[in-house]
Amino acid sequence: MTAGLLLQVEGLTLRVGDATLLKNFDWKVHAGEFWCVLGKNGIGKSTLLHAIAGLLPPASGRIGSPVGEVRRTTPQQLALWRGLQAQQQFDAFSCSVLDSVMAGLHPYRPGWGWPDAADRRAALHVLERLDMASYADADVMRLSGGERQRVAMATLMLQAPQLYLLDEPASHQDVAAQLLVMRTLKELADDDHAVVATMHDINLAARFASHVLLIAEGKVWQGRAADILRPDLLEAAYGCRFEAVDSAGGRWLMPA
Ligand SMILES: Nc1ncnc2c1ncn2[C@@H]1O[C@H](COP(=O)(O)OP(=O)(O)OP(=O)(O)O)[C@@H](O)[C@H]1O
Repeated sequence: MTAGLLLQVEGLTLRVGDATLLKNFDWKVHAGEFWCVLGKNGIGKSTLLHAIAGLLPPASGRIGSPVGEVRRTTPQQLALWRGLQAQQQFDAFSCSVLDSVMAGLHPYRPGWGWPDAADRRAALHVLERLDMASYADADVMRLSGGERQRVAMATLMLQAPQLYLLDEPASHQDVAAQLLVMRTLKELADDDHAVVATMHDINLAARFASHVLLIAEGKVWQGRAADILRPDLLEAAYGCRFEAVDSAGGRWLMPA
């Protein structure tokens, strides 16, 4: 793969049960890009993220990373290349927020061992970036949905993969926290990583994403955000009318 290319998808077809979700799909993601993946419920956004992460074998096609084809890559190589923040977090037992975040360091540790002061500092630093440092000693099982989601993002940031995959990272966030999450994701992309996030908020995508992948039934549009976030394409993907409203703060895309 050429320098800066962090993901190369070729001829990808995904099937779950009897349904074919993507057919013969090609896609390239480079360092520095922030992709938002949009499309209606059940169209296959999470399934695509899981396939790229190596958790779902494709029906056909190839998913390439800088360390080789995903299905031939070891779990540790995969963990250094990509990290996935799932749509929901499940906690089976009590654990402090700080310990939960330090799980992100696992790919860098040869075996089991106790975290040291530098690990704790690094974990606190990512929590600070997401305005969650004051929760470091809290029990993950007692967090609100939005707080737990930001702890999951902090864990992913400590893992520091080249390619960040996030399934609806702003879904449980209040409006101010949405901006914090999106700004932080943009900073990660600007810092030479690549970010791929599924979203339902088209206007957050318009404001922060450099690129958009818009998935519709039997069709996919991809490219620079401003080229894809057009009322006609959104109407084709979501099946409802859209109006573009220009304001001093930029262009808003409103379902009409
Ligand atoms: N294990 C499975 N077996 C059968 N069907 C599945 C399985 N997992 C997912 N599906 C179906 O695949 C389709 C795509 O699901 P996916 O979760 O990828 O959609 P999505 O675009 O992320 O949706 P949402 O916006 O609602 O999160 C859905 O119709 C879902 O019901």
